[in-house]
Amino acid sequence: MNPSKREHLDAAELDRARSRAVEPAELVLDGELVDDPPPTTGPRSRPVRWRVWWQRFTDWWLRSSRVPVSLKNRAQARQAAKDAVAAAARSPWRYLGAVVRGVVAGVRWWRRWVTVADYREAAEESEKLADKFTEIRELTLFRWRVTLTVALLTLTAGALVFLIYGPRPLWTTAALVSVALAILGRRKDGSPGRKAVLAGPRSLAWTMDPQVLVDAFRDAKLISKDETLRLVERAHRIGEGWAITVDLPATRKAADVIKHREALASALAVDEVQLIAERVRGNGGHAGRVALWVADSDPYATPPRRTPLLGVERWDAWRPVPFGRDARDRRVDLPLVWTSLLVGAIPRQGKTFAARLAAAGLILDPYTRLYVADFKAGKDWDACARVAHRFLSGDDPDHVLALVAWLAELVGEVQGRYRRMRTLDDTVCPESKITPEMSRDSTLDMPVTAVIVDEVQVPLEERTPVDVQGKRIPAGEYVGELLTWLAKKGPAAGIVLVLATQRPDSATIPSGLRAVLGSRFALRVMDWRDSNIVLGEQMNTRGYDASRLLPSHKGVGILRPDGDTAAGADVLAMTVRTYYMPNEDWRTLCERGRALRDAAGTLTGHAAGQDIRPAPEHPAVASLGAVPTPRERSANVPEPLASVVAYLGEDLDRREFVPTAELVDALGVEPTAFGRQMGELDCRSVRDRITDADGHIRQVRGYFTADLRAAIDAHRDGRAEPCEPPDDG
Ligand SMILES: Nc1ncnc2c1ncn2[C@@H]1O[C@H](COP(=O)(O)OP(=O)(O)OP(=O)(O)O)[C@@H](O)[C@H]1O
Repeated sequence: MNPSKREHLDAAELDRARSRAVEPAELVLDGELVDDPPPTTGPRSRPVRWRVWWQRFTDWWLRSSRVPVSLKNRAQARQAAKDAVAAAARSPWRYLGAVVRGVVAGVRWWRRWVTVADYREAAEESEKLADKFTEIRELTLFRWRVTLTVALLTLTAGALVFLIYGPRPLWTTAALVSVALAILGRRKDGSPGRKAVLAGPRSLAWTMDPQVLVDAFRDAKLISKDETLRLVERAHRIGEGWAITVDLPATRKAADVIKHREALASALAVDEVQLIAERVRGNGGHAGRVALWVADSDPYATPPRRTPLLGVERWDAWRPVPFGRDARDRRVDLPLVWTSLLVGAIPRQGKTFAARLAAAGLILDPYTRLYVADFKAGKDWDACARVAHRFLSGDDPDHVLALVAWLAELVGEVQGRYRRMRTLDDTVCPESKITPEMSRDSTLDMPVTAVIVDEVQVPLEERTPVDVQGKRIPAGEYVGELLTWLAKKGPAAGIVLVLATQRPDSATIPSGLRAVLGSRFALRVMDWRDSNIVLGEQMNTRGYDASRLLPSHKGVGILRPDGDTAAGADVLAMTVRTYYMPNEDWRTLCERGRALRDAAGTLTGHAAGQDIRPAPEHPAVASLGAVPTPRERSANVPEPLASVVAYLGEDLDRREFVPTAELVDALGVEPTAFGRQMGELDCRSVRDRITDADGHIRQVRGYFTADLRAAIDAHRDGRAEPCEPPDDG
């Protein structure tokens, strides 16, 4: 250590010793009130003012709509310069084209004039052609004479000028005439006869001439003939395609452009997979602003990409999982925790691959527990048996019963989690939802638990009867109820459902189940109805129809995510090509997941070699007595109370009060009879105050759910007085 540094340290030691000898006092703030305004003049304030002024100017420059976009950033400027050079290089051809069009237009005009076409048409329309024939013929001959005279005079004058002054004045005249013809032949809105009947290829012409884009919008009937577009951002290159942003006329909506994307693609002469139309939302956008991107070629014709998860050692299940890429090659990640996923497609389109991608992110998180049921019974899922807490592969009734037992076990688990969450401190569990910290805390035992069922239609269609609360019902029906319950209640408790099906029809997947699955991914399906079943009602009318995807585009589907994606929370759905994850990559990831679990000490159940074959009586199902699924709740309960239970579902526990008007509306019953029948079942309506959607407090008649629950329990347990049959007499 050098001497000066030592001296410095000694002095510091001394100071510290002194300060230890002194009684610590409270913090004293030393200062004075300053009343004077800060100096506004003087040499130091000048650069500050200049900087403020410059900042304002740059802000204005970047925001102003008067400053061309090409002067706002370098990439745009470069693009504009390239456009200018291209335009300059093309200008001689464009001029020549305009002159030729001008000649054609001139000749057409002269022919109509010389044949007195307008007069002739008028006479034809009024059926007086015979009367006017002589007149028209005379006029035609006269105009021919005028034409010949003018032609002769022009030739004579030209020859004289040539003899007296040489060729120069003739060239000058020809140049002037060509300018006049070019003006006559310039492309102008709505000018009939100036467009070539067979316009050449339309594709990409719009990138040079926005008028072509306007025409395409008109042809696709997205704007009318007398409306036009406003260019927000001129065409520029993004990735392997051209992007352009336009504002529609005030009466038009961007959502309609998305809806009629196919018509626009046709008008632009590109395949619809090449055209991406998106609304520009948020601060820089509005309901009439559309961003278009047109790929140079089929964006899905290139070889697929491998999943980026191969390059990571581990993943956090709470982070959206890398799922695929859109046509513009933007990465699309899929959030999974707190939601669930339904994948639907006809066979061999990439369903299993898509479900495995979602699972891969969860496998690489050692704190995630996996239940994997492979009813495809192939080898696609085998590798994950080494990480899964529960695993089965097969399509026999036994396998379905095993799934029933798992689901019942999970229902009990979810209930237990909610019970335990209620007792936890607010700092650990701020809401009735698990948090990342809770999911990793082994003492709480609430890991993120993924339930992955491939070919879920197999268990849903199983007819083997199972005993539920003394009733025998088909196993498939019960699986549907349990999955619906888990999809509703499970996400907040850390349960993630991933269901894949090759039969996305309404008869197979109960509508109640579909309604509660948050994220949907539809690969190619047979028709728009199946597409809507996976993606949601009316999605085809909003421009999302998975039956239009091409068979050759394996792994390409429409994703309707639940929650934010990189494309933004406002994006309703998008076309995505999933990452390609062949078996060998899948096995690598599963092995990595096993090693991570080994190290973290979280290898359990099937993967840890524990015997998990469900008992034949699947006692877990019996323990469902505490699980009030609507079916169990309404057992032995007479109508209309049973319908009320079915309608309210979870709300029976969540809400305090239900207005009579709502029940009458939902059940479609006659109000007086409904009130009387409910009264007979010991459910009397009362008046209570409710806050309506507008925030107004109103007094309405209705039922306390506590009263409904008490009546339901009494009827279910047979404690209720049998009701008198209604008196018909
Ligand atoms: N993202 C992708 N890119 C390219 N090819 C893919 C992609 N995803 C899947 N495929 C191809 O599609 C084929 C079918 O995939 P997968 O087995 O997932 O289909 P499936 O819909 O589950 O079929 P099935 O209904 O018969 O179970 C795979 O063999 C694979 O080669």
